[in-house]
This record gives sequence, structure tokens and C-alpha cells, in this order.
Amino acid sequence: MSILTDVLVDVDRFRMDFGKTTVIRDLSFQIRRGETFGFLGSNGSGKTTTIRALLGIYQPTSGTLLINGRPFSPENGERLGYLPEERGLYKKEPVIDIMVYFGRLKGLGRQAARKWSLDYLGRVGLADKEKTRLDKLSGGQQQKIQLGVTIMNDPELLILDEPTKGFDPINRRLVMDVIDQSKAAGATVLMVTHQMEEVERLCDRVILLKDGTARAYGTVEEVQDQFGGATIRVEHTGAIPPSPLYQVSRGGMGEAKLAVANGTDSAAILRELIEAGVEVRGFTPSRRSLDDIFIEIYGSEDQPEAP
Ligand SMILES: Nc1ncnc2c1ncn2[C@@H]1O[C@H](COP(=O)(O)OP(=O)(O)OP(=O)(O)O)[C@@H](O)[C@H]1O
Repeated sequence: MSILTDVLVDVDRFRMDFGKTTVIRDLSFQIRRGETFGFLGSNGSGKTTTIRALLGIYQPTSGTLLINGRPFSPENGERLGYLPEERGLYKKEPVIDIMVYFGRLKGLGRQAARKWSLDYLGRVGLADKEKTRLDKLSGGQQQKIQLGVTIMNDPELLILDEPTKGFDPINRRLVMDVIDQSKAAGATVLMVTHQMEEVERLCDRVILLKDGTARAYGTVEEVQDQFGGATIRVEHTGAIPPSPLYQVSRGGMGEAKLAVANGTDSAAILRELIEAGVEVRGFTPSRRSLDDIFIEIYGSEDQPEAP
């Protein structure tokens, strides 16, 4: 019996040791049906390890990792699309043959697989490459083919390990559109990325891994609030004086970035600047970017401790 809840992926107190090294210490999170979930963390923080344990490739040291309420097994019948970090398809065949082959593996009929593949090639700007051998395509073009075979046959759960890695900005946007379309068709997406603008654009909720556990977990706004503060961009003439209301996180050339605590009244800061004789030409408060938060969390990694 399948357990129909709004939770598709349930990771509970997951621990993973490799020999004497603990990579994941204590990790719990849930992914809800239909959401796009950003799985974030610095290099080596254990994202791929968690995905592999979720897919049954690694046996967890302890804890549980469930999809639809049970450990994943290919026999369970879930439609799953996995784009691994290490890319690679058999390269010496024409694009369309490779795509149809994977479509057949995923249970599509030959005609349906061919129709889907031709349509996809059109969507990603490769309509004329149908008969080209895969190894004659550029790296980015090959990646689009791999993404195509991953999202074929409307997976219920899409696991994408750095799906836009290696793409130029135009194609990155195109790949994000393709992910959006899968999401609109009902897919739940688990996505590893190092690109914070992708997170802000695509992800409903995120988790940030550090030291084998969750350092932050929630909607992007919740994480922004958790890490406190906002920034105010000030265009000005005259020196910005020190103040307990803010810290000047970046300055110079008539433009400064002020870091302020959560809940600070930005009007009070504006008044203080004007009273101090600063000529303010622009004043733009905004939440802290995920990029800034990421750097705060991971920025000190591998750095010598301050004396
Ligand atoms: N099979 C293994 N045996 C031993 N150590 C492993 C194994 N797989 C992963 N590790 C170690 O676990 C840690 C986490 O690796 P993992 O690939 O999960 O990180 P990641 O977060 O996906 O990193 P990246 O962003 O660089 O892809 C690393 O220190 C890695 O060396």
C-alpha cells in the first residue's frame, strides 16, 4: 500500500561513515510532493553521498532514507529521473537512437520515445542534431541530451546533481526552463547547485549542509530571515559615519553596502545619515542574498583560525 502524504522524500537521522570518517553526522529533512528542493553545501559536504544513500547505492550507517514511505528500490515502481554528477552516455551512436533506447528502458513505446525525443530536441535548440553522433556534439549539447533522458517519461521525482554545470548563461536559462516545465508537469525536484541565483529562481525550500548536518533548512525567505539582517545599498557623497545601527560591509566610489540587523528601522538609518551630513542619492534596502549567507556559513572553511 502506498502511503499518500504530502511528503515524498523523508530523511531521518541519517548518518554516513566511510571507515573512520563521518561525512554525514545527523541529517533529517523532508521533501514535499511537487516542490523544488535545493540541496546546498560546499564541495565535499556530503550532497552526492546523501543522494546515493537515498537511491540505495550506499547503505546508511544509521538512520532512514525513504521515498514514498519506503527505501528506494527499482522494483518499487516509482518513476525516478537521476542526473548524476558524473555525466556520461554511450557516445558513438546517433542522438536519436540513444534517446529512444533510454525511453524504451523507461517504459515508453518506440514511437512515443521518438516523438518525445524529437520534441525535446526542438525545445533545447538541437532539432538539427537528431542524427548526429553524440560525441560530435559540444559538452553543453551532450549535457542537454543527458538531461533529456533524465526527464523523459515524466518522473515523479527528479534528482539533478548540478544540472546547469558547464552551461553558458543562455543555455543555463534554457535548462532552468526545462526544469520548470517538468515541475509544472508535476515532478518533485531535488536539485544540487552552487548557483544561488538558480536557487532563488527555482527552489521552494532549501537545506544547507555543513559538518554533516543541516546548517539551515526552510524556504529561501526563512533561511534569509534565519541568517538575519538585510543590506541597504546607499549611493552617497561624503563619508558614512560609524553607527551601532549598521556595519559598512562594502564601501568606496560613492556607493556603500550597509549590513543591518533584522527588524532595524531603515528610515532611522536614513535620518542618521542625513543628520551626519551625508548626501544620500540612493537608498535601497533588501534582504541578504543567499550568496552572502553561503559565504558567511562556508567562508571560514579551510581557513586558519584567527588568533
Ligand atoms: N565511497 C567513498 N569512500 C570514501 N569517502 C567517500 C566516498 N564517497 C564520498 N566520500 C567522501 O565524502 C565526502 C563528501 O563527498 P560528496 O561527494 O558527497 O560531497 P558533495 O557535497 O557532493 O561535494 P561536491 O559539491 O564537491 O560535489 C568527501 O570528503 C568525499 O571524499
